[in-house]
Amino acid sequence: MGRPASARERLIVAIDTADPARAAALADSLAPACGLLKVGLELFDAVGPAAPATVSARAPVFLDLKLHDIPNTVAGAVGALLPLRPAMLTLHAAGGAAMIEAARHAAERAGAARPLLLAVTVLTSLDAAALAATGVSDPPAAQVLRLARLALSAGADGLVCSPREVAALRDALGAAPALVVPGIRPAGSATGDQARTATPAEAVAAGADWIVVGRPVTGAADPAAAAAAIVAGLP
Ligand SMILES: O=c1ccn([C@@H]2O[C@H](COP(=O)(O)O)[C@@H](O)[C@H]2O)c(=O)[nH]1
Repeated sequence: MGRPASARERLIVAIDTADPARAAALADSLAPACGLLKVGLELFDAVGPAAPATVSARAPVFLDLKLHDIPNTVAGAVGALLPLRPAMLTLHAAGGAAMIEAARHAAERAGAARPLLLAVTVLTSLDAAALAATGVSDPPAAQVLRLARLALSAGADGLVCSPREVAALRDALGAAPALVVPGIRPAGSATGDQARTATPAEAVAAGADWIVVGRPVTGAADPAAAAAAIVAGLP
């Protein structure tokens, strides 16, 4: 899929719920206010392939399943997901180059309709201390860049990173990789479990192609109005 052509198209709303009726209601109200709707592990595990099918009737689907397994298994999973026609699909960069190459090879079977393959670098919920506890003593920014180079060399179309790394990735990698950025918090909204955050406007000004927002929209009294307010504030 091409890069967003408007502020509205930059917004991806994460529909994180295990309740299919709530997912359908959110999709109905939010589809006109954003570019894509994100189906993640919570909804997919609860509802299965019906989840992206329900949502894709309303908007293009970002299927955020963060695949991470041996290359043969991930290639099989990508092949099994292609009939759902996601516009974007995630896998963990930490799965390694062979896993990403296998995923890309499998995705190409969809031809021009293949999803953008996005490599998740360092989860936005990890701060430096939490990353160090996994055995990575470099700061998050260094690990993000290392994984970004590996993933792009192996065939990923883009990256999932926090807004804190966007400017450095653009400096190092240029305009080519698609940068999809969660960890977005409008001023005054609760951070929750996110550690590396910035506002929607800061993320886009730094070079994000798409921003991913979940709870600040879906937890609002009027989710469509919350989404519209975010879009209105983008540069
Ligand atoms: O590093 C990552 C990768 C994915 N996510 C996903 O984005 C949304 C964020 O939701 P909020 O409610 O706005 O925190 C969620 O679906 C995550 O699974 C991420 O946050 N960080």
